[in-house]
Amino acid sequence: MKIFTSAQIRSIENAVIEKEGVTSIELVERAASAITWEIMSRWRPSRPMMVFAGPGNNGADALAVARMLADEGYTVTVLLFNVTDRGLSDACRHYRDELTNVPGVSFTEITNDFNPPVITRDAIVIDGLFGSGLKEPLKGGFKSLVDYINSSNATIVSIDMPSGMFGEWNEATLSRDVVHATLTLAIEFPRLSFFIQDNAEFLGEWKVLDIKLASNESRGEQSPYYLLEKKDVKRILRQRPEFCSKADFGSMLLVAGCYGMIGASQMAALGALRSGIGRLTVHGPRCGFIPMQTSVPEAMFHADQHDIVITDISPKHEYDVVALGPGIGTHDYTVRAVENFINMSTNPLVIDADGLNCIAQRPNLLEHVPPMSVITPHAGEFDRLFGPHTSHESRLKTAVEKSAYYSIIILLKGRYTSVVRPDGKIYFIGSGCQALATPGSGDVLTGIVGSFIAQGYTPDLAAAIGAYIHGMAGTLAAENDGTFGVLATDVARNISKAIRDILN
Ligand SMILES: NC(=O)C1=CN([C@@H]2O[C@H](COP(=O)(O)OP(=O)(O)OC[C@H]3O[C@@H](n4cnc5c(N)ncnc54)[C@H](OP(=O)(O)O)[C@@H]3O)[C@@H](O)[C@H]2O)[C@@H](O)CC1
Ligand SMILES: Nc1ncnc2c1ncn2[C@@H]1O[C@H](COP(=O)(O)OP(=O)(O)O)[C@@H](O)[C@H]1O
Ligand SMILES: [K+]
Repeated sequence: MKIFTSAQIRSIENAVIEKEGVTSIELVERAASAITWEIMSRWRPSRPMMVFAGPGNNGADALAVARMLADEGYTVTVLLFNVTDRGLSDACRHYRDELTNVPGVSFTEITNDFNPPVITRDAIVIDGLFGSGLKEPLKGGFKSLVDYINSSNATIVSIDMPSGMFGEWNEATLSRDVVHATLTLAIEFPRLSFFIQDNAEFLGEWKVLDIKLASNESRGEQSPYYLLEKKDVKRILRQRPEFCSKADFGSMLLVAGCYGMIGASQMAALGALRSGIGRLTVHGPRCGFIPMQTSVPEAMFHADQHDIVITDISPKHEYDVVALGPGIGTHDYTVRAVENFINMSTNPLVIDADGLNCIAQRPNLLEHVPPMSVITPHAGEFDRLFGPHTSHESRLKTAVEKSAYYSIIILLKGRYTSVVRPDGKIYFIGSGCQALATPGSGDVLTGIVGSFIAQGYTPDLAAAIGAYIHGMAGTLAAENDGTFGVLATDVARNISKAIRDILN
């Protein structure tokens, strides 16, 4: 699913109005009925509804919802804030006029002074102050109003977006003068800002409501941001032909492990094998030989000359891909081995974990990472490579810049993993869940991404579908075991099931 900017959504909306002859009142009506249904499916008419409406079409949505809820027997208090110079939008005025004598609605239009009403704990606050038309961070009376709403203990439902939040970048809103919703009901499209962790506290749970706007107009519109869905992964994954052999599914060298972290080699190896690699060789220190050969007998093991750390990475054969880093530590010998290996590499690599920490000790080394390599940092590893960041948003912006500069793919891990391509395209992956926050989970991902590159997928797609399948495997593991205590090996065990589900 493409993720559009607020400006693009506005132009899609205008195109629908102009070309398809739909009026803006009809669009508000569609949005409001979808929102009303969602509210009715969650809360009974015994819950008091308190509607805060702004002067634009976000306010119009809120007023239309107020009328619909009143028609369904809810008690509704409406406060319309008509305090800006421009006055009300046409749709907002239309719904205001309609509301003035609807039974069950207590309506107040504020044009000047405002005495805040008591918001009881059982109230459902409907936040329709501002949506995609917000021009600058809230200040003055609206800032106080938002603080007031946030300080109540009520349930807050934001229409389209929490008021005060922007659809894209929110660096300017770090002052937190934004409605903190319990539930955000986005109209037709999710926004870029929904996928950035800094905004999670504003959004609460979020859901996209379909109002059938994703018409021809949106299909033709280009966007650099994309939410990867199951159907996309299905389209990308190739079915295996009946007449096939392991030679068709590529070979991978996994450089992983050191004394005390051989488990990382095991997790990454399982990730690669469970996602269908044809042949896997693990290179690690000699101490890894027995545990690897016993716990993952499907993988070959190539021992370093050193007992406890990796000192030399010189592949003895051709491999379709080399994945480097899980559990290798940052011993001087290993840093030197990583440096020498990267300097002589020409094909795309997958670099994770301590592989990245080794690079962080030799910053110029990034210049020599082969183009289209995939690096898979979590926030901490990312900051070690590229310097400290104070927000997830700024980290994502740096990822876009560094991906272009070094011509590499940056898979930035998190609740929504972002796969950033050098051309600025970002795939967001949301298939995972809390169960994945477990040691070794990232190692499994490294194995999966390497395995898909070896199987012939381009590194950007291997990273994107790899992250999707990894997330889904974690979610499947959580279906059995809950979100506490899923092991990375459980995630690995569910990879083949995830792939089967996707292909079916
Ligand atoms: N997408 C769709 O298809 C559909 C979208 N729909 C809905 O429309 C919403 C977008 O509506 P919108 O464009 O009218 O903008 P909205 O958010 O109501 O705000 C504009 C008003 O706020 C004011 N204002 C701005 N910043 C301000 C500030 N800092 N402080 C104070 N005031 C400020 C601004 O005043 P101005 O600056 O122009 O003078 C103007 O009066 C969208 O979120 C969704 O809910 C559905 O109805 C139908 C289908
Ligand atoms: N709350 C969460 N929701 C979804 N995915 C998560 C969550 N927490 C962690 N993950 C995923 O789990 C993996 C953790 O990787 P990483 O931090 O490298 O773990 P480790 O270093 O232990 O292997 C990443 O793919 C990340 O996206
Ligand atoms: K809102």
